[in-house]
Amino acid sequence: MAIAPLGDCQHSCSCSTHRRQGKDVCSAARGQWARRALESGKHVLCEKPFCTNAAEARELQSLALKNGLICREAFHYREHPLATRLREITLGPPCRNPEAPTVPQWMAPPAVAGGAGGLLGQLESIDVQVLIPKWVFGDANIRFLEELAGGAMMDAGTYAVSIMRLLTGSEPCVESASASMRPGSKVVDGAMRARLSWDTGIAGTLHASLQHDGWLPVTQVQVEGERGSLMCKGFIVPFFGHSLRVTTKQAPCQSEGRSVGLGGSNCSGRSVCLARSSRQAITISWSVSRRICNC
Ligand SMILES: NC(=O)C1=CN([C@@H]2O[C@H](COP(=O)(O)OP(=O)(O)OC[C@H]3O[C@@H](n4cnc5c(N)ncnc54)[C@H](OP(=O)(O)O)[C@@H]3O)[C@@H](O)[C@H]2O)C=CC1
Ligand SMILES: O=C1OC[C@@H](O)[C@H](O)[C@H]1O
Repeated sequence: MAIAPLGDCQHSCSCSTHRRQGKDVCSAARGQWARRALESGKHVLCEKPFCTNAAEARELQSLALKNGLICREAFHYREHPLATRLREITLGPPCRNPEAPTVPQWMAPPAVAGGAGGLLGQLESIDVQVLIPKWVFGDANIRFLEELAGGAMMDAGTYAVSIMRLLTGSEPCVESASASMRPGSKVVDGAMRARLSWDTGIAGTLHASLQHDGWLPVTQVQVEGERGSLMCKGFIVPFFGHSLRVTTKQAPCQSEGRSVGLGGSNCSGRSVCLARSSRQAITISWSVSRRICNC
């Protein structure tokens, strides 16, 4: 089954030879094109964030569920072996479904529920930073446009929330959030800090920024558990290099590193993932809230 080429959304929505639709348009337009594709009976694999707010996310995932389709928000880092390893460390091995043996690990629920089945034991905290230096996008960029639902939380912040969902396997609540606004704007955030909590007792912090003062991006996640901790740097683009340090009471300071050029990620990985899951109808059966949580 073919995936429609990028570019002509109108054509790919109406085209009868493509059952899925691939596209990248600005964030604010994604929801409307995803809706049209789903109404045309197409699976959707969409750049993150796949829509602009919670109500739209619920509406699109309800439509996808009703039509027996997948509407997947594409986070390429999840298809990299590093993400698989991180989730295994925090949640333990996944439940294997003998009828779908090749399902990507992050789609399968952990064998031990409640976040206590991994090397770290019961999870206690997760802290994520996704900081993009301000020289990268300058002052004028599509990411800062209010009419396109711009802001740091909608860009860098989506990775932070995504990896929190991935490594805890569940949805957090926002305890507090504080934005630093773009100059001259009352609604577009240049940076966001938030405190989160999970009903399993995990506490989290998030810091997302598009106006980081450093020269290099910071994309790191730190997880503490009752039996140890992990620190991973470079989780968004691990194929450019990353580091992973796991410390447990049994084995202090295990370092696992990866260098440049591992591959196995980005768009091809995302498409393969959609193809597999679509064939096996795994995520088609997910509830609306699980589809939104995406883990
Ligand atoms: N997953 C990943 O690794 C990455 C994801 N992204 C995502 O892709 C998005 C686009 O990023 P990037 O490629 O740098 O952006 P671009 O500046 O290249 O713009 C992308 C699209 O937005 C359209 N656009 C630009 N300005 C407007 C406007 N004022 N109103 C409506 N549409 C507009 C452009 O249309 P036209 O061609 O007609 O000008 C183009 O189709 C990001 O916001 C991010 O969400 C980006 C980089 C990496
Ligand atoms: O998706 C993205 O990934 C890399 C970031 O630098 C960028 O802001 C974002 O759009």
